[in-house]
Amino acid sequence: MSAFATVAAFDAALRALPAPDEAAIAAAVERQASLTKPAGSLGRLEDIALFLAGWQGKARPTVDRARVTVFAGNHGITAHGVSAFPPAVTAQMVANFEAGGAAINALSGAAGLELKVVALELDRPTADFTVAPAMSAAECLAALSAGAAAVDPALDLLAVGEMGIGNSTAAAALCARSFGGAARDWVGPGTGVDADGIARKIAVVERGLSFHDNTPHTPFETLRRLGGREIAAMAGAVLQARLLRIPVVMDGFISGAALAPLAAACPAITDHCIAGHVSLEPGHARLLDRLGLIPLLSLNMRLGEASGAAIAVSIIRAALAAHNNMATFAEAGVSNAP
Ligand SMILES: Cc1cc2ncn([C@H]3O[C@H](COP(=O)(O)O)[C@@H](O)[C@H]3O)c2cc1C
Ligand SMILES: O=C(O)c1cccnc1
Repeated sequence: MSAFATVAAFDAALRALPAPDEAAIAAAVERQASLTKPAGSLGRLEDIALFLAGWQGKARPTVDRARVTVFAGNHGITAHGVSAFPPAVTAQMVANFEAGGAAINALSGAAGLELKVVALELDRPTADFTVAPAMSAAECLAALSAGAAAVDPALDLLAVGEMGIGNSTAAAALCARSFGGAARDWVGPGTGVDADGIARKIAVVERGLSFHDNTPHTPFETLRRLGGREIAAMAGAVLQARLLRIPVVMDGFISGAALAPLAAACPAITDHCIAGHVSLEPGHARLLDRLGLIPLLSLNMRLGEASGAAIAVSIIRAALAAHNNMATFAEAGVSNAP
């Protein structure tokens, strides 16, 4: 049984987003107040501990069963010369992930994360969205469900990312349709196209937006018309994690864009999400603002693969180490502020 077998099931999930556990947050706030430090002195590390307490439903949250999942897919719009690299690189990089040689292998290892790679029909690129919907309804539901199926209910944290040559163009189109603005506001260099490449990307996004404009601007229709399999899978994984109250760490521009169509209709979809970093892709900062997310890190990265999300997990581990392992004023015999 796939999680999102019908559009109605997907829409119903979006309308039934669970809230965090307020009692667990209150207990975590109480613990924070008792720890041997001036109140608030650990800044966002304190916020992270409370955030995880709420979604995990425990005053002392954990990151023992954390996983990074990278979804991969191919894009028909690569025929328009929108990437600096050929589409064959998607499958080649999946092989590299499996062989352990990619940046995400090194970075997930450094962050103590299990890595799972989900390749979605790489030999069947999506359709060219300037002349057709990228995916049929069945294809989009299959990708959403593959994302949901990749979420192990036993996880205490999920980091998501992607690999898909051409997907920064699809991401720009999703953002423009979901949040408005011109194509040029959302298009950037991706893998590093030159000025002519940027102009081609803008033209492709503009043609896609106008071709699909006169169709329902629902989360599902936007995802299937302008998205990609790996993008829909990220959306399905984040939605499924929410239903399971598993907190999620997002990566860069493309992972964020996967949530844009959902957030345009249901802004609360990002409540269980942490933005791991802000990437150099120019649309990402604007997108995070629209998603209501403040990035944890800003490292001038522009890779994807969940690389920024993986690094952010080390900060999250530090936040929980402080929250769970520090002594209280009473335990340490330290005088609290009167
Ligand atoms: C070797 C290599 C490894 C990557 N890992 C992530 N991406 C990133 O680049 C792609 C998006 O950029 P564009 O839209 O310009 O194609 C995605 O696959 C993204 O994950 C990579 C790209 C390359 C070439
Ligand atoms: O922001 C990202 O994640 C990104 C930027 C450029 C290329 N690939 C991914």
